[in-house]
Amino acid sequence: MLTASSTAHLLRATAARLLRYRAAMLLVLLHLWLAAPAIAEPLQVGPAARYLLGPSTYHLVDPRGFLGIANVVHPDVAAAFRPSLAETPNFGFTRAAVWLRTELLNTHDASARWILEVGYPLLDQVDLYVVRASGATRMQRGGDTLPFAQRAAAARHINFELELPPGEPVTLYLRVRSGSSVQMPLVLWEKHEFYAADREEQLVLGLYYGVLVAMLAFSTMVYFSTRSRAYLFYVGYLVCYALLQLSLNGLAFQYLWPRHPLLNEIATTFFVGTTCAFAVQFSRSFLDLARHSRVLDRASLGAIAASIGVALAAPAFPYGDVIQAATGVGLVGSVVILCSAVVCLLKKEKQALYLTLAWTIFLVAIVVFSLKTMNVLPTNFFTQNAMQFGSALEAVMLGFALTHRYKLLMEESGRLQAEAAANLEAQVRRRTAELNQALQQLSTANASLEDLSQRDPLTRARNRLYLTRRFEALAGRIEPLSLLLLDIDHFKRINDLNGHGAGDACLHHLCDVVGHTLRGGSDELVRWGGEEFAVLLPGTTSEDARTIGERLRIAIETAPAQVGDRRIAFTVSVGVASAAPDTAVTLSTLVAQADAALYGAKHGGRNRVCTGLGLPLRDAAPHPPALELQSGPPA
Ligand SMILES: Nc1nc2c(ncn2[C@@H]2O[C@H](COP(=O)(O)OP(=O)(O)OP(=O)(O)O)[C@@H](O)[C@H]2O)c(=O)[nH]1
Repeated sequence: MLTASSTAHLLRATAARLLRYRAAMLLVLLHLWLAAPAIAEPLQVGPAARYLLGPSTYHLVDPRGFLGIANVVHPDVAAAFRPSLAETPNFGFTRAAVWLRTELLNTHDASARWILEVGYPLLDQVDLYVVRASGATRMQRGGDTLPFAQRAAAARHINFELELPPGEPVTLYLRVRSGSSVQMPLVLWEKHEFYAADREEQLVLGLYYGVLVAMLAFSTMVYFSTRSRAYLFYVGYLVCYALLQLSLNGLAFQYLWPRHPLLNEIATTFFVGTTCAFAVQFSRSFLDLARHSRVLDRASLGAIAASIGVALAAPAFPYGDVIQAATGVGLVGSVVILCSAVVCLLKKEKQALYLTLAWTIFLVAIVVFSLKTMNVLPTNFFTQNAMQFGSALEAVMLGFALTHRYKLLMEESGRLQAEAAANLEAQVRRRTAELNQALQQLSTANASLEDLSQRDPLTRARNRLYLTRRFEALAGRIEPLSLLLLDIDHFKRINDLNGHGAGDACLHHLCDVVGHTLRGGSDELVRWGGEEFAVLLPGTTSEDARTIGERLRIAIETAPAQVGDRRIAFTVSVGVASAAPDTAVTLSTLVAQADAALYGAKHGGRNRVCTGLGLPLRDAAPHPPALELQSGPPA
C-alpha cells in the first residue's frame, strides 16, 4: 500500500505530466470532476445467476498508462471515473490503459462462488484488483498474453474467480491494455451457471464449425472430382476462415495453442490476411472475372496482394498496427467481391447471384453484430451469434453456388461427351464408307487384274489360263462339250507380204469376225498361241461343233481384213474335238484331239473343217487320228 504523502506526491506528478502533455485532457478531467455524478450505489448481487456489469461500471482512460491501483483508488482520481452506461464498454483501438470500476454488494448467499467473465478474448492484459471494504486489495492477472492454463476457469473468454462476502461491498478495478480493440463485455456469473452457459455455447459453436467442416469436406471432394480450381480456393478460404473464427472467439487459444500466447496474437491477423486472399481469389476464379471486368480483376489482384502483405506482416509487426491494416484489407476485399458479383450479375451470369447473396448475408451479419456491439440492437442469442450465423449461411450459399457450378460443369461435360460420341460415330461411319469404297476399288482392280491375267494382250481375246479355269469350272457337266482349234492358213506369208503390223491387224480382225459369228452366251474364243485360236463350245455336240466351225471358216473367208487401204483376205483351218455327255475328259485330251483334226485339215489342203474320230477321250492322243469329215472348198 502506498502512504498518503507518497500518494499525494504521485498525484502531483501525475497532474504535472497531464498538464505538460495533455492540457486539453486536464480541462476535460476538470470538467468531469465538476460534472461527475456521485458514486452510485453498489450493484446488488442477489439470487440471479448472471449480471451484466457494463451499465454499472465507471471508466477512466489513462493515456500513458502510468496510473496504478494506488492512484485510481485515491478519491481525487476516483472522482475522474465516468459512468460507462453501455452494456459493453468499448474504447476501440487505443494504446491507453483503460480502467474500469464497479462496486458489488452480495445481498444473498454466502456459499455462492462467482466468475467474472471478460467476453472479448483478444485483450492482451487484463488486471483485476478486488478492493475490500477494509482496503485489502487482491490482484489477479488475465489476458491472452498469459498461457491459457493460468485462467481461473478453462473457458475461451478471459475470466477471474471472485469471492463476494455477503453484506460487504467489494470494488472491482480492471486495468486493460491491448493492441486489439478494447471492448469489455463484463458479465458476473454464478460459477455453475457459467459452466452451464459455456457448455451451451460450445454446442452452438460446435454446430457452426460442423457446418464449416461439412462444406469443407464437400468442396474438397468436388475439387478432386472436377479439378476446378475455384473449389480449391474455396477450400483454402474455408480453412483460413474457420481458423480465423477460432482465433477470434478464443477457441484456438483454448484448444490449438494454449501454451503459445504469441502465436495466438499473430494468428488473428495472419488469418485475416489469408482468408481475404483466398476469398478474393475464389471470387475471381468462380466468376471468371478477367472475362467480365478487367478493372475489377485488377482491383482483386491488388486486394490479394495487400492481403498477402498483411499475412506476412502479422509475425513481423506489432499486433496493434497490423490489425488495423488487416481490418482495412478485409473491408476492401469484401467490397471488391461484392462489386464483382454485382457486375457479373448485371451481365446475366446466374452463378453470380449466389455469390452476391452469400456476401450480402455475410455483410448483413457484420452489420447486425456491429449494431449489437453499439447497443443499437438488443443482445440476444441471434445478435450475439450473428457472425456465426452469417458466415455459416454464407458458407452454405457459396456451397449452393459451387453446386450450381458443378451442375453446369457436369452438363457441359455431358454435352461434350455426347458431341464426342456423335463425332466419333460420324467418323467411324465415314471411315467405314471410305474403307468399303477402297475395298470396292480394290476388288474392281483385282477383278480387272484377274481379267487382264486371263486375256491376250494383243487381241484382248481370252487366253489359255482362262480356258483352263473355264474348263475346270465345267467339270462334272452332264452336257456334251466341244472345242474348235482355228489356225490361219499361210499366216507367215501374210506377215511377210504385208508386214507384222498387218499380221496383228488380221489377228484382231479374226477375233472380231469370230465374236460376231459365235452364238452369245457360253461360247468363248481363246487365243491359243501365235495365229492359232480355240473356241470352247459347252453343251455342243460334235455335229453342231462342226457346223459352227464351218460357219466361222466361211465368215472369215468372206470377210477380208481392212488394213489401211489394203484388204487382206485369209482363210482358216479348223479342227473339231468333242466329248460326249457324262464322259470325263481333260483339256489336254480335248486339245490334242482338236489339234489332230486341225493337222488333218491342214494336210487336207487348208481352209476346211476336220473332226477327230476314234480318239480315246480320257487320255492325250499320241498320234494324229483318222479324220471323219472334211469340209471346205475343193482343193
Ligand atoms: N503378226 C503376227 N504374226 C505372228 C504372231 N504370232 C505368230 N505369228 C507368225 O505366224 C507365222 C506362223 O507361221 P507358220 O507356223 O509357218 O504357219 P503358216 O505360215 O500359217 O502356215 P500354215 O499354218 O501351215 O498354214 C509365223 O511367221 C509367226 O511369226 C503374232 O502375234 N502376230
